Amino acid sequence: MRVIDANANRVGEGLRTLEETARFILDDAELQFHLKTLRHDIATAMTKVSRVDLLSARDTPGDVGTDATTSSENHRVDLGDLVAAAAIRVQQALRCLEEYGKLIDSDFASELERIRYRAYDCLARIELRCRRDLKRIDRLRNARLYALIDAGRSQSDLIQRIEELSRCGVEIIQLRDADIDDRTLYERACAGTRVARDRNVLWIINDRADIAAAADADGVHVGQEELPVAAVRSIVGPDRLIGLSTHNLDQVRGAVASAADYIGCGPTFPGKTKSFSEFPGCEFLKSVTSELKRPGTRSLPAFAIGGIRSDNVDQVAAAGFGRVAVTGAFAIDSPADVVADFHKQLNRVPLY
Ligand SMILES: Cc1ncc(COP(=O)(O)OP(=O)(O)O)c(N)n1
Ligand SMILES: Cc1ncsc1CCOP(=O)(O)O
Ligand SMILES: [Mg+2]
Repeated sequence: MRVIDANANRVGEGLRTLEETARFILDDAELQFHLKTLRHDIATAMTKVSRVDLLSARDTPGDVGTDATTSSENHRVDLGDLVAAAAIRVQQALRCLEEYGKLIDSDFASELERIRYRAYDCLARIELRCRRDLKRIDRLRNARLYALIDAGRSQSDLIQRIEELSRCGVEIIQLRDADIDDRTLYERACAGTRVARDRNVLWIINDRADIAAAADADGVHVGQEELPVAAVRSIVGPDRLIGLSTHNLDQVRGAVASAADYIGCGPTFPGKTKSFSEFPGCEFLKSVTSELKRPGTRSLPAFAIGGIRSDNVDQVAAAGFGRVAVTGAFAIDSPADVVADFHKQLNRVPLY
């Protein structure tokens, strides 16, 4: 009974900790609902064990384990660590309840086993969410493939596109659409945030720091004629990513000195998505590579952009770029084929 009592408390406390994370930090009503349902189902299962017996068996002053706190139990480095500790506690407590429950009532043990399996999925989801939220910069640094997409004909159209691209291996997706009203853009941005998070792809909003912040996107991309990076930072906060377009070395140096997290470099080749009168091209990419490799320069992930396709990406890789941002390439061939072609060339270039 003491084991059952301790582990029933442990699982309830752990789940409550996770619920608060889903509710107040992640603002995720669905995840909070799942965690709450688990907690209630455990409470219902616990009615098979007499509460009076449990409370009578409780002997906190006589518990030889209350002093056995390790120093790591009093220290959490970040939210991901905190959530992982709570999730592990929940999982272990459920197993203890199930095993010791077998000595009391086999139906109780079976019910706990079912709950434990349901919990696995939910616990993995919340832990991954928290680890991801804290590691945007790491995910950005490891990304090679960045797709720019419009808002689609409908919300479900947009969601399907994000799912397809992420399934094929695209790591960053930007919502770039100047042809829709703000309300629709905001709604599509919010829908994108949800699905991108689920699919572990970074979700960036073009031009609009306000919408990126309001829709809780991973970041915003701005050009040289839009809000300066410092002003964007004041809107989107310290954790969201900021990308800045660059077309010459002065602008690259400006980006290095700014609070930007990555740069887009181009246009490299002519394409159908946007027309330009000048193309800095691969010569510019080469000079960016040298600039960013200069000792003492802040390392800034750089994505080549503009008309990049399967049949010219080798020139981008030869200029020292292992990262590309594209629109048109994904409209021509199947995304899976494009990703495979791009990877073949880009993987030759080590990421910095
Ligand atoms: C990754 C990336 N690089 C460059 C751009 C171009 O931004 P900008 O120069 O502001 O032009 P518009 O996209 O706003 O037309 C980009 N969007 N993304
Ligand atoms: C937005 C933008 N900025 C520079 S090139 C470009 C368009 C990228 O699309 P594509 O890959 O089809 O040239
Ligand atoms: Mg812009």
